[in-house]
Amino acid sequence: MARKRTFQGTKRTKTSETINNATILIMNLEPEYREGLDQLAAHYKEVLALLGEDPTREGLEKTPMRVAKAMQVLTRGYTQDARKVLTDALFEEKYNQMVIVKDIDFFSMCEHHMLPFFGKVHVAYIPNGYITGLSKIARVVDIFSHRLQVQERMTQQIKDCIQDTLKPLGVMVVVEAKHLCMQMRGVEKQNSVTTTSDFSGAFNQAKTREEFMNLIRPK
Ligand SMILES: Nc1nc2c(ncn2[C@@H]2O[C@H](COP(=O)(O)OP(=O)(O)OP(=O)(O)O)[C@@H](O)[C@H]2O)c(=O)[nH]1
Ligand SMILES: [Zn+2]
Repeated sequence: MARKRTFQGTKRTKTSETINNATILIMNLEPEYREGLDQLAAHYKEVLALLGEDPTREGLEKTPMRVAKAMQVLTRGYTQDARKVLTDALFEEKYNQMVIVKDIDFFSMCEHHMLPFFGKVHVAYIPNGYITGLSKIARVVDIFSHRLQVQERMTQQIKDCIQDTLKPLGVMVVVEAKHLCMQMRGVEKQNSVTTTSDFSGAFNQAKTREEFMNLIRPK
């Protein structure tokens, strides 16, 4: 039976249990899953068999559904609107110096191998009458990284989203990442880090980019 639930984040339902006269509130942190979950699990069951495993053995019995749920979480960005996250949290403010949110951790999956790539995103923007909540920048990173990606496109999408909604004097995004498809398989290089960047407006000036790069450089 298909589950008609859309993934919007974590579903918090409260139940309570009494142990030694103390009532303990239990938060169920099970996320809500999207349509297609059961079909996805059925396909993963076939994948297990094709890989030479016995999907009916005890340890693997629940694995297809676990993987299906994990994959829906890792691709939840398809159902989330990054632009709305920012437009819902615009605050009028005269501040027009650089705002930097650095070291935003992210995990994504490369669209070629569906293996993780992960690292940090650094974002800077120069407001033009409006600022946004700092957490919203991290939420935008979260939404674009929870899709099948290439690092270059993810970098550009984060930049475009901030540019189109906040309309700042400029925005710059730098992404540093390690790709498991280069570490675990293929060329098997363990220490290479890929850096991508994209910028607009005031960041076309080398000295503005330099100021940002100096501020995000590890001390
Ligand atoms: N530009 C870019 N390339 C990526 C990214 N993630 C993975 N790749 C690369 O995508 C390429 C896919 O190349 P193919 O030759 O089609 O695939 P492949 O035979 O599995 O390549 P190898 O990884 O070299 O074994 C590889 O070079 C990967 O390193 C990314 O985010 N950006
Ligand atoms: Zn890859």
